[in-house]
Formats: sequence, C-alpha cells, structure tokens
Amino acid sequence: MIVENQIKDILKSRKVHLTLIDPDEQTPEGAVEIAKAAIRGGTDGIMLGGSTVDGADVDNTAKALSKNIDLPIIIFPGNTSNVSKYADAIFFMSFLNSNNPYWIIEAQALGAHSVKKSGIEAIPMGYLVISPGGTVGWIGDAKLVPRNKPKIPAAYAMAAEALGMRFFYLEAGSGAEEHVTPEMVAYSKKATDNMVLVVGGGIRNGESAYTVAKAGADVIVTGTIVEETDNVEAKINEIVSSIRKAND
Ligand SMILES: CC(C)=CCC/C(C)=C/CC/C(C)=C/CC/C(C)=C/COP(=O)(O)OP(=O)(O)O
Ligand SMILES: O=P(O)(O)OC[C@@H](O)CO
Ligand SMILES: [Mg+2]
Repeated sequence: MIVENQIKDILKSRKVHLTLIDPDEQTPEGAVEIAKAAIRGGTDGIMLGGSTVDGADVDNTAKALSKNIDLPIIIFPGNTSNVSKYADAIFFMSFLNSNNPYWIIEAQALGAHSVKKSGIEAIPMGYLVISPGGTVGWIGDAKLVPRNKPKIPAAYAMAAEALGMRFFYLEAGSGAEEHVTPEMVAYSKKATDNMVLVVGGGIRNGESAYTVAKAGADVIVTGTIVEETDNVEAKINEIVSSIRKAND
C-alpha cells in the first residue's frame, strides 16, 4: 500500500507519530538502532532529513534503514539532493511562507526529475514555518508567522488545500523552545476539509504531544528529542501513549 494511504488508514482510528532522523547526526548503523528503538516505542514511520544534509548521507541512511525496518521511510528533504530510491516516499513540499521563490517552487522543479527517476512516492505538502523557526526558518528565508496569529496559518492551509496539496505541515523549527500553539493547530484543522495536518518542532514530552494532538494535529513529529535522550524507546513510548489519549 502506498505510504499516503497507510497514514490515512491509521488516521481512521487514531493519530500518527513519525520519528525524524537527521542523517548527519549519526552513522547509518546508528540510525538503524534509533529507528528500531523508536519502533519498539510505538512510532508509525521514520522521516529522514535535515536542513543542511548531504545527499549521500540521506542515501546511505535510507539504504541501511530499508534493509532493517518494515515501517515507511519518508524523506523530509532539505534540498534537491535529498532524494533516495531506498526510501518509500518523499514529502514533496513547498515552503509556502518563504520570501525566496527557490524554496516555493524552484527546488521542486530542480528535484522533480530525480524524484521521478527514484520511483518513490511524492506526497504533496504545504510547509509553513512559524516563529521562532530555527535553522529552517533562516535557511528558507521565511516570513515567519507570529505565534499569536492562528488565522494566518489557517489561510495558508486553505490555500494549500485549494491548490491540491494533501498534507500541511506546521513547523516551529527543529529544537524550538516552544511548539506551535494549540490555537494555531485548531484553526488550521477547522479551516480545511481533508488535509492531513502535520505538526512538529519543539515537541519533547508527552504533555506537548498531547496538547497538539488534542488541538487537531493528525501527525505528530519528533526529532531532536531522539538525539538528546538516553532511552529512545521509553521517550517515544511516552509521546506515543500521550497521543493515543488524545483520541479519546
Ligand atoms: C521537494 C524537493 C526535492 C525539495 C524541496 C526542498 C524544500 C522546499 C525544503 C524546504 C526548506 C528546508 C531547508 C527544509 C528542511 C526541513 C527539515 C529537514 C528540517 C529538519 O531540520 P534539522 O536539520 O533537524 O534542523 P537542525 O539543523 O536545526 O537540527
Ligand atoms: O526536532 P524537533 O524539535 O522535534 O522538530 C521536528 C521537526 O518538526 C523539525 O523539522
Ligand atoms: Mg535536527
């Protein structure tokens, strides 16, 4: 089954958790160990990417993961080189609030051929970076959305849906001190009909994960915490079990 349908299938009964692995933070073998622990902790898939990652690191890590795990491997591209035939899918994203057309549509045009050649599934996604935005906000020359303005992301979410994008990512920035507000999540969810709402950046514990899930996030992403914790399985389990409670 294609990854988009796998995610949508799970969403019929509960919310989804994805673990983001940064290929430049460890060896491919290290990434496999992290992914296996995250799977034991209850994650639903692995996102692979970083804002400053080399294409060879993505490819080698995707290759090692594909040999060792059964869950979906989704590339979260930082640039056109971040494509690998060893992944199952790629979030084919447009950085909607970038001031630079490169990140809105040029990188996609330049990367389209290698995505097609790789044979992996492209999942169309609108990507919106909220203050503080972190490294990705800086790299992507973002017109950062103020944290206290939930109607702005909702407008982008509606526009993205009208343009045919099926996923919408509210990003506070990797390692952000605070995740996006529940108001922002709720407004974007209510403004759209069938959009899969992905929320990430600054989610480090069960309580934060519960807050964004309860507000309407369909997919909750955690990355940095995996790099910081000594016990990946326990940490992911804390986050996943809190997300499960938000289904009730
Ligand atoms: C669709 C294709 C082929 C390319 C699109 C490329 C686009 C639009 C990228 C958006 C801009 C960008 C740099 C996104 C990166 C998203 C990402 C992988 C964030 C994770 O960042 P980390 O590397 O964890 O951040 P730190 O460096 O702060 O740890
Ligand atoms: O690293 P964290 O803060 O979990 O953020 C995950 C993701 O949203 C970053 O692009
Ligand atoms: Mg990172």
